[in-house]
Amino acid sequence: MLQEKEMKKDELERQYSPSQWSHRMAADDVIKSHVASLKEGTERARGVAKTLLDVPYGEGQGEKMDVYMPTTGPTEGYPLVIYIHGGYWQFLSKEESGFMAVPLVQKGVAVAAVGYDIAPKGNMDLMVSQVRRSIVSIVQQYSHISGMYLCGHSAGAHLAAMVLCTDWSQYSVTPRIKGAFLVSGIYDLLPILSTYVNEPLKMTEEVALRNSPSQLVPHLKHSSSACHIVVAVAQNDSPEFRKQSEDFFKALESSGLKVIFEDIPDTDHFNIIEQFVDRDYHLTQLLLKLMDDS
Ligand SMILES: N[C@@H](CC(=O)c1ccccc1NC=O)C(=O)O
Repeated sequence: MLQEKEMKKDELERQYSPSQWSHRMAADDVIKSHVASLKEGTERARGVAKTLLDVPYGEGQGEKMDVYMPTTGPTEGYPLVIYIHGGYWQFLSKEESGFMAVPLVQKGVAVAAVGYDIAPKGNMDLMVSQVRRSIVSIVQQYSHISGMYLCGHSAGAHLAAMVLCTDWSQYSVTPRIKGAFLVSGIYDLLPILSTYVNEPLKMTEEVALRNSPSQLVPHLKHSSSACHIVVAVAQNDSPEFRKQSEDFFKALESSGLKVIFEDIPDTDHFNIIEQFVDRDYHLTQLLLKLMDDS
């Protein structure tokens, strides 16, 4: 019995180790390459765009965002994409999260890369509260934008989904998010409770439940019924990661939300987001199209 439980934990940990599923590189190499790629893209973005770095959205030291301004188009009435980085709520930061501004600022789109307090400094409730407050602050500071779009990767897709579930009556404004790209996300936190991912997070079952978008679909429907949602997953994400996206997509679709599922061929958990640095990438094009249409 104990052995069976141990086996199950091992398999769960493998399923929730994205680096072990890449067909491109060994596990350690794919993570190193991921961080290098995001950094390089962010440096490029800081070279091409006019930037507002470390803009506070709250009182906390980690409550800051980087804004990348469009290099063409009108000075008012441009769309803004808010990017929420991944890294299992314990790695990465806004410092390597500006890469998607490279193609977008050249198309007249602004990008805000939101920072939040990763574990062990931050816990799940705080991170969710921080990304929600960052959106409120953007609405207050950037009233001249034409529309707000969200994009999150991995743990950042989870946080973006939690933003869509927000009961804004508790806040000073009601943000209208026109579109959301949820890329290789986790929407049900229960399976990770018993894995290494939860070691720095220290979530209890109660915390995992109240922060699982899969449990909050009626809230999402109430707060974000007009939002165009894209649930994207990598062909070479693990079966568990793929199931997380498929199940969440189906739940959103069944509740009548405007949602599409994008299964991206020849990608893994890492390059599915890295490639947003390219103008011709399918998901970059889809994002630009969504901004044109909505
Ligand atoms: N143990 C995880 C590590 C991981 O997910 C990760 C590590 C560093 C930076 C980003 C990561 N994940 C997703 O963005 C893995 O196996 O991929």
